[in-house]
Amino acid sequence: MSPTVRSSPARVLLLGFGAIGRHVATLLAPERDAGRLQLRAAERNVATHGHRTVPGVELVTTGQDTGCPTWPEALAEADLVVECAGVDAAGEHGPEVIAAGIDLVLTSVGALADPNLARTLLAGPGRLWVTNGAIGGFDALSAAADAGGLDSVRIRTTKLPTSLVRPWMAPAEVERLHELRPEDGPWSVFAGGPTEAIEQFPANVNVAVGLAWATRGRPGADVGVGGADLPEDADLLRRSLERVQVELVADAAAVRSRHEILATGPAGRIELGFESAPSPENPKTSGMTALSVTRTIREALARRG
Ligand SMILES: NC(=O)C1=CN([C@@H]2O[C@H](COP(=O)(O)OP(=O)(O)OC[C@H]3O[C@@H](n4cnc5c(N)ncnc54)[C@H](O)[C@@H]3O)[C@@H](O)[C@H]2O)C=CC1
Ligand SMILES: O=C([O-])CC(=O)C(=O)O
Repeated sequence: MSPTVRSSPARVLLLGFGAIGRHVATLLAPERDAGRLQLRAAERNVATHGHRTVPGVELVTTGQDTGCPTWPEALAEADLVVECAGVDAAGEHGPEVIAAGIDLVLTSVGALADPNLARTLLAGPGRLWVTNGAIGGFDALSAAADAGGLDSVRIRTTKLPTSLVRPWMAPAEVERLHELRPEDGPWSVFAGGPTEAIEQFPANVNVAVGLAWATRGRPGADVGVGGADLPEDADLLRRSLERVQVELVADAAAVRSRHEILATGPAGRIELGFESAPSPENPKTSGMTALSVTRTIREALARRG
């Protein structure tokens, strides 16, 4: 049988057009210029977002704007949706994408820490694509976890102190984060599990939930081994979230965000470190994330044929 040649461009809809969304739009220029991909991007308030457009990308509203396509209209015409708007937006719009039978690339992987939402997003008929985001090495970590070879999985994320300020913090904590100097050294602001971590720092520790996803352990699932007895992904993830330990550190000397992973067990000892260049659009976000998301988009589109 001859391979299918797709004549019409793939219609990709970004949910969120901030630092990651705009970087992804730039990275997809080869496909866009070749007429193989059409890109739309949804924002809540297109009117105020207008000055941050990217040529060739049509803006869509999830809010009340007039004079541009609405989210339901754009969703009805999309082949692939790419969430890069935040954990709340993933929860608000992700389920309708999956329920419509459209594949969804998830950047705010922290959304999967909510067990009900995880179950909904994994239920189909649309397929969920979980991006690696700012970290990786998941081939080795998943291989070890699939074989039951990991007892302990840890991640330590280090960021500039001001990027960790959150509205719920006491004034003294906010002040300390603002006043931390490089010579003060690192200050641990959180230690615990990914679920609690993402509740408190939804824009900083998606990587921790991504690590739990990668190490959930699914022996033989991809090749059909295990049959009906194989636990579902959502159950495996719930257990994996209990195993991963997270530390979030503020360090005024950390010019680049740093993620250090240590996984140990019968499979051995895996130590990984990531220090990404900052996003060209937002220095608080690792530039690596948009690179990973772009790769996931290309993989999802290639699977469509
Ligand atoms: N998996 C990973 O390694 C990483 C994941 N992330 C996730 O990606 C998200 C986006 O990151 P950035 O682009 O740096 O943030 P950003 O704040 O620059 O951009 C987010 C954009 O989404 C828009 N938005 C929010 N809710 C929306 C809604 N309901 N409808 C339409 N638009 C909406 C905002 O207006 C904003 O323009 C983060 O909040 C985080 O959850 C970020 C970094 C790494
Ligand atoms: O961009 C990064 O370094 C990682 C990040 O914020 C997240 O995982 O939420």
